[in-house]
Amino acid sequence: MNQHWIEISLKVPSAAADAVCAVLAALGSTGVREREQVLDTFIVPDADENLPEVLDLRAYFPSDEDPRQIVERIEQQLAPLRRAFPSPGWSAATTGQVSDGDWAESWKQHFPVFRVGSLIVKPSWEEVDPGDAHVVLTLDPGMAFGTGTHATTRLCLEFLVEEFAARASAPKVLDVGTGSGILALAAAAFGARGVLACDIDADACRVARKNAAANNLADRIDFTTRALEDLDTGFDLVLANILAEENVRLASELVRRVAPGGLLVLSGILQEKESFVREGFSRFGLSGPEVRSRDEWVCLTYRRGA
Ligand SMILES: C[S@@+](CC[C@H](N)C(=O)[O-])C[C@H]1O[C@@H](n2cnc3c(N)ncnc32)[C@H](O)[C@@H]1O
Repeated sequence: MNQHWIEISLKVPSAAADAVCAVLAALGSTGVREREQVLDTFIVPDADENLPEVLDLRAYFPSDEDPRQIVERIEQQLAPLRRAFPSPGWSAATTGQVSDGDWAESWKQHFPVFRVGSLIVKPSWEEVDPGDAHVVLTLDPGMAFGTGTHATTRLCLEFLVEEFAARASAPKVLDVGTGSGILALAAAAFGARGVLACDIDADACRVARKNAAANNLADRIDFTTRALEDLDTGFDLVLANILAEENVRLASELVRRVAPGGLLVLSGILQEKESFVREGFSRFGLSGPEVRSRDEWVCLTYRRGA
C-alpha cells in the first residue's frame, strides 16, 4: 500500500513540546517525530539535563485532509501556547506531502513487525502471514507509549508468551500503566479470563481502548484511569511497566493486588536501579525475583506465597 501523508513541520520551544504534541494528537496526527527521533520516551528527563531549547517537530496526518485546513487548525490551537510560552524559537506550521516511500520508510524502521515467540505485533500498514503464531496484534504508533519496540515492553511480552504457554488455567490480569494497551491486548488475546488495565493518563486509556477495538478485544478488557489503590484485588498476574521509582512507590498497592500464588511483573527498571527495586519489595515475603534483561533494562518477576 503506497499511502500518502501530510507532513507538518514546526519549530517549538522545548518547554512547550508536550503541550504542542497533545494539540497535534487531538487534531488527528498519527505520530510526531523530533528530527529523526520518535517522541516515545520512557525516561523522565532529568531536570538538569541540557535539552535543546528549540525542537524541530514533524507531525503526520492522513492525506485525505486538506493541508491548508490542518495548518489553520494547528495555528488556531497553538495561539494560546505561543502566548503561554513566549519564545523566538517558534516557527509557523508548514506542510508538505510525503508518501510511504519516504517518511513512512523511516517510521517503519522505528515500528517494524516483530515477533516474540507465538506473538506477532504489526503496524496496520503491514500484512503478515501469521504462520504458526497464535496471536497477531495490530498496533500503530500513536501518542501513547508501547508499540513493543521498547525493551521494557518486549521483556513483559516475553514473559506473557512464556507464561500463557506454561499455565493450565486462564489468569485474571491487571496491567498497571497500560499506555497503548499492548500488554493488556496480548494478555486478552492469549486467553486471560479477565483483564483490567489502568493508566493515570486519560489519553493513554483512550488510545488503548481504540487499539483494543481495532483488535476485536474491546469486550475482553476494562480500561480505567482510576488510581491503583481503588482497583480490585485478586489478580493472578499483575504487570507494571512503570519506572523503578513508581514501582517502589506503589509497592504495597501492587503486592496487595496479586492473588495468593500469583505473579507480579515489574518492568521499566534500569539495571542500575535493580537493587533499589529489590530493596523496595524485600519486605513483602515474595519469592523471586526471576530476572529478565534486555539492553540496559531489567524486568523482575515475583511470586506471592499461596
Ligand atoms: C512506559 S509506559 C508502559 C506502556 C505499556 N504498558 C508498555 O509496556 O509498553 C508507562 C505508562 O504508565 C503510566 N503510569 C505511570 N505511572 C502510573 C501510575 N501510578 N498508575 C497508572 N499508570 C501510570 C504512564 O502514563 C504510561 O502510559
